[in-house]
Amino acid sequence: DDEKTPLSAEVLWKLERAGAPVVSPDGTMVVVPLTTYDEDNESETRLWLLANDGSGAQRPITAEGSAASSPVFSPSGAQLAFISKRNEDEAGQIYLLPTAGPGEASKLTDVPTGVSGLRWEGEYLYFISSVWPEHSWEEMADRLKAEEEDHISAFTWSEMPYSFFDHYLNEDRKNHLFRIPAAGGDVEPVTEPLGMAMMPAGTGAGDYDVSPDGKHLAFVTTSTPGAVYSNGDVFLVELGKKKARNLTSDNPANDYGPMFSPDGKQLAFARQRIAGFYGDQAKLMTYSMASGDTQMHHEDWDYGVSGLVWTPDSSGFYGAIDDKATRRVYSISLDGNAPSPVTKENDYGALSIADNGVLVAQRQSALHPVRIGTVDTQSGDFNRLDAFNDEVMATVDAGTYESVTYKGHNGADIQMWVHYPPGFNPRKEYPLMMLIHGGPHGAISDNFHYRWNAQTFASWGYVTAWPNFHGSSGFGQDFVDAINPDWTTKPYADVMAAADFLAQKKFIDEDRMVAAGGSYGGYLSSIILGKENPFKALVIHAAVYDLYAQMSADFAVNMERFGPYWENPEIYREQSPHYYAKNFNTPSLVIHGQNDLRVPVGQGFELYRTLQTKGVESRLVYYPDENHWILSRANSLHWYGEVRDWVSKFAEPGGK
Ligand SMILES: CSCC[C@H](NC(C)=O)C(=O)N[C@@H](C)C(=O)N[C@@H](CO)C(=O)O
Repeated sequence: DDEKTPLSAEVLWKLERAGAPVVSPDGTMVVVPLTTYDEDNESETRLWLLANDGSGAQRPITAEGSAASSPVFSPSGAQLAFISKRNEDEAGQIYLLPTAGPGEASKLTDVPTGVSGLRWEGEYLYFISSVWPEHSWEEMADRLKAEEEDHISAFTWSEMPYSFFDHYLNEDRKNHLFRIPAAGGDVEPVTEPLGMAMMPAGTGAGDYDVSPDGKHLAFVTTSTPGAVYSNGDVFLVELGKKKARNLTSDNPANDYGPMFSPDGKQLAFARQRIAGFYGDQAKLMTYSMASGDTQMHHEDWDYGVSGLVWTPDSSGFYGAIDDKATRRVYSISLDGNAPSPVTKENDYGALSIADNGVLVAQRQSALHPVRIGTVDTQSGDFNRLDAFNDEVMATVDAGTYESVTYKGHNGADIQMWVHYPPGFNPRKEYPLMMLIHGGPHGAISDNFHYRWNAQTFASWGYVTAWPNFHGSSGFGQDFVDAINPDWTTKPYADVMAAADFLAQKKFIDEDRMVAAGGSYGGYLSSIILGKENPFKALVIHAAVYDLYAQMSADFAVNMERFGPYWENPEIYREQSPHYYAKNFNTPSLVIHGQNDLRVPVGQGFELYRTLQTKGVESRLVYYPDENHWILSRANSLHWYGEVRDWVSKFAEPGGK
């Protein structure tokens, strides 16, 4: 279509990104945070109200220029609470807004350390704040000011953890739960009197729940505070009492996501069973509040539970389940019947359910960003409520894509997404851009990726391929765990087989094949660099290059499960890309961000220096202000530009 332009990095940054929707208790209103980006590298999130009454009405309900997040409805639906930092606020505070019509938001809290993890339970708003225990709010405000003025930037630690993904943690501060009456009043500490903090990092509203009668609190925290390896457990306490009980002390791996049933009789949570293995498929558990019995459900169902919401009658759940390269809504009952899929194609997530059973979700595909709508739980039909991005997407010729299956390592079936450029002509030969996903225990699903947008790469004039190699999630527990502790053999074989499979297609030019991957995908790209490969060039982003060094980094690869290098050095030696440097000869673009604490930046520099030492054509792109992911608009546009220039240099784009 002449009038349309292909998907591009510039278009990606024009799109508005819809967050997790929240449906009102009566199912008639949906509130969704919507983030927009401008050309000055600034972003803004406002809350939008979508009507679920067939009218298609939608409007922003928070002010322009004031970021807003974490919306929660009051139990009656008459009010909405959210977190915002506006006017004189030094940190995010709770604001309240009537839902009946236009009105001014009023501020509820003045917590110097800020609020997060908001929930509205009965008369109270509960929130998390990272505080200095046993200090008054005034003392904390003074301390924050003193820290700002003393010009000392040092952190000190005597225990773990010291960092979380892209920032360092202040060991003196702890995450605690508080509550405040929604009608106004004093903030009350909830977890401090228990002498227990919540998880030291990454904790949020999904890590606690209050029973419908307001009497009990269930929350997740580590049962090994200060330790290198944490074991998240679910604790239960009667509010007002001083001692919480660990409900999951018998399990050495993580238990998380506590959720009381609407009738208050059961507490559900998710359980992994293998300590130190984040890819372990989580099982659904319930704890009976009456008998104290804990039960595992659907033990033989070869899927992990995620994104659960209770049905209003407390008989079961809907969940957003990783299912063979799509994320589908499933109905999961507690009556012994097997879970059943509700939706068909595309990815669903961020489920929210009303008291009358109206189910709201995000839906996205590889060709369109997140949309918000209701899911018919009988037919699986999606009724869209928003019109976000329609104008922009109407100008885009998005190309096509399909799911294919090929034979990988040892003849196993491997699923792969293949994208074709707009105007693809199968009688021409195209270059191939092989994409290698991270994790490794994740999957490339039917969703709209902003950082690695396969259709954007395709639109440059490449056929792109995303194989879900051994280790990917959603294909069963055995498949996910098939690459442990040997991270190399099967995924390498699967990627080579994918290249081979596509090279045999008439529309692929096998002399124009490149590969690119980030994180674990960067690790596997570095492995490919040291082995025989058909690629003319590689893009190696946030790569693990020296597995020994990575073993002691933030994501201490396999250490907890398979033992450290001083006990089992052979596991790591065989699989470290740096041991194969002798063979490096494929031109490589190395990319790394300074604030990447998941795969520390030294790994990228070491790889680049080695390539230069060996005289292999290479280029290093270093972002001093980015983390494991390139998140700002300007840097992301730069990233796409660098990647495009590099792959174009070695594999000319377009059909010939
Ligand atoms: C091998 S060290 C850590 C790798 C990291 N794994 C985890 C559990 O954090 C990883 O691969 N993360 C991916 C989710 C990731 O960052 N993927 C890249 C590329 O697919 C991304 O940009 O999302």
